[in-house]
Amino acid sequence: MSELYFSEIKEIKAVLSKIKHTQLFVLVDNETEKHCYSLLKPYLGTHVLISVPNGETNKTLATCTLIWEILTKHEADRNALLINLGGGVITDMGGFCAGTYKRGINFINIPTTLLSQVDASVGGKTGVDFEGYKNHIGLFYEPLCVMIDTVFHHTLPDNQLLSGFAEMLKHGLIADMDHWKALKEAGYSNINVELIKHSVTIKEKVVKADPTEKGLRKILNFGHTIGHAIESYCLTNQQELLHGEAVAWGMVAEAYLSNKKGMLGKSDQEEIEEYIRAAYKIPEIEKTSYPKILRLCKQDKKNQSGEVFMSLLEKPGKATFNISVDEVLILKALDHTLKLKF
Ligand SMILES: NC(=O)c1ccc[n+]([C@@H]2O[C@H](COP(=O)([O-])OP(=O)(O)OC[C@H]3O[C@@H](n4cnc5c(N)ncnc54)[C@H](O)[C@@H]3O)[C@@H](O)[C@H]2O)c1
Ligand SMILES: O=C(O)C(=O)C[C@@H](O)[C@H](O)[C@H](O)COP(=O)(O)O
Ligand SMILES: [Zn+2]
Repeated sequence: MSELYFSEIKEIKAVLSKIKHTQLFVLVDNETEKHCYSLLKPYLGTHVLISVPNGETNKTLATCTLIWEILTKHEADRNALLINLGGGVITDMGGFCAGTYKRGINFINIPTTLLSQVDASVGGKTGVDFEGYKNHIGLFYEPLCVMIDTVFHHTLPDNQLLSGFAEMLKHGLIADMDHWKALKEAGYSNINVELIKHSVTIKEKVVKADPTEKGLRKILNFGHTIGHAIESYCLTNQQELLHGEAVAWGMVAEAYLSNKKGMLGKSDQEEIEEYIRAAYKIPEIEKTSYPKILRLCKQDKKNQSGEVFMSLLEKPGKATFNISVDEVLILKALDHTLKLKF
């Protein structure tokens, strides 16, 4: 597992002095270059800045090519070190580029969104989207360390905080009922370092038990079979829906399925649903889009032999995985979630 530092960004100087490296590269997107790079730069020595366009639509092999080209142009060797300074798009894509360049160079994650601090920067899932499918090409490749500093929240828009908050709610729902309750009480605008640490600890514990998602790690994917499908669909439709927002609606759908499968009690399902409905804006999806959404669900990485397998809830604070869900039930869950008539 990577080393985790909950500290001020200036600590990077001490961290770098302990890591042997020949060259230093810093990956940003245009937004983190604008808002975050100046907070880090004073503590770095000589380095090369790699700046790529921001957003999920740029989490692609084409952007990786730009990154690999700059590493190559600067003759980066295997002891070069990459710092990923950004949200989940940058930590996922930068980690993937690091893992594949000359078969692997070291990297450090400095997550700058709430979502990347509590989830994306930790646990070694790296990758990019491909042909409209989320994280379709990727590697398990761990950063040397992750440095978490909430100073970056000051420039984060509200919808980005809400997006990260959804993954925190997920951590509570799958593994810790008290965390779920504490988050509901706090609300997304009162997230503090303790709550962030708690979420990261939940994720870390699961990843440590099953780093390459052979079994238990699948619980971290609760809300994602339908969430990723909705996210990918909205990307094709130019409808802005952030990853965490899509996961929130995925959790509503999958909580419904957990109940239909005879696991999650009705009142618990309703409590989850009411909370999310009050906090997140609902995506606009027509019934005519269902075939596309089903096709997206069928590409989920947890599936086996053409069957859709989901991670569902037994109760708030306890999840299970490898539950087969048929098409009819998925369609009912979509109707229920999007409030359409079947
Ligand atoms: N690897 C994993 O385990 C994992 C877990 C969860 C999500 N993800 C992935 O993470 C991605 C979503 O990450 P995200 O929500 O961080 O999105 P993101 O990386 O697109 O960042 C959101 C936006 O905020 C900007 N930004 C970043 N930090 C900022 C700051 N401090 N101030 C102002 N603007 C800032 C970015 O430039 C971007 O425009 C998705 O691709 C998702 O699939 C991966
Ligand atoms: O770390 C994990 O494992 C997760 O599933 C965390 C998710 O929040 C994250 O969105 C992840 O990138 C999804 O992975 P994928 O395998 O479904 O692409
Ligand atoms: Zn996620």
